[in-house]
Amino acid sequence: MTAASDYVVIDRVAKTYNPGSRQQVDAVTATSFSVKAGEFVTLLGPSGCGKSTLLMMVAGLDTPSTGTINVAGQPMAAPRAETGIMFQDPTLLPWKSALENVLFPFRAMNRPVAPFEGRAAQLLDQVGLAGFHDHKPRQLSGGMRQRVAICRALVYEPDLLLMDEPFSALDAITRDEMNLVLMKMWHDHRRTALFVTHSIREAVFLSDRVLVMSPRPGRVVEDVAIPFDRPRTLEIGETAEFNRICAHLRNRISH
Ligand SMILES: Nc1ncnc2c1ncn2[C@@H]1O[C@H](COP(=O)(O)OP(=O)(O)OP(=O)(O)O)[C@@H](O)[C@H]1O
Repeated sequence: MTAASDYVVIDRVAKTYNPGSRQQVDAVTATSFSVKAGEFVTLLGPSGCGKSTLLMMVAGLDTPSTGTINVAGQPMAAPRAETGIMFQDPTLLPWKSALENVLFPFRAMNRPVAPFEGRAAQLLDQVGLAGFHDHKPRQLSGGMRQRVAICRALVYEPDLLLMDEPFSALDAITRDEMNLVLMKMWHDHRRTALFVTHSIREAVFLSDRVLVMSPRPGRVVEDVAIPFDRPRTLEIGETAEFNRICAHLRNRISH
């Protein structure tokens, strides 16, 4: 039974790669969870437990071996234009400016770009890149490139934002900054979000709920509500409550 406001519903989904061959890998074992409209939910678990596999299936870029995925009330059959995706590598086009990179999804969908230039420019301003619209990726730092990727994921106003460890290649200070930028953008634009990370502190800082996965074959073994009010500041990371939740999650992952 799922609630009416459940936006993403994963129902007994399992994934086996190369079934029946010597390379068979049981990546995800039957697991169920849901994400409500407007919620920020993180999948947290050890390396190789199937987090990316689950995210790719929600994106429609991979298919479950068994079980079903529903997004916005529809069974997931193919990638949706309404889903925005961010990966660890921002994969910007090196010969295009920051603004042109943000607008690239419209070109990829053969849609006119001009009506969206204002929105793309506004997004770049919102993430602190006001003076950098015409810069090429090589003229931007790693954190700035991920800011461009956030704008690109948001430019066509997706209803669902999927993020696979988008900040794991960044240094700790830039990563904190990016968490703040992402929180602000998510707060301003309120998309349903599913995020994947190894970082316990990042998961707790960003999320409404953290879903803890078991080692491979992965499944969700605990659903932890994160009680902090929004907007959040980095200072919550110094509170006893924050550290108590992190300790609980660390303990849960290692057992
Ligand atoms: N296309 C594929 N073909 C075969 N095996 C795969 C494929 N994709 C993933 N796997 C395997 O499935 C398992 C889960 O991988 P997945 O990338 O989903 O884990 P993860 O939790 O995201 O890992 P990490 O945190 O290290 O990125 C791994 O053992 C991986 O080798």
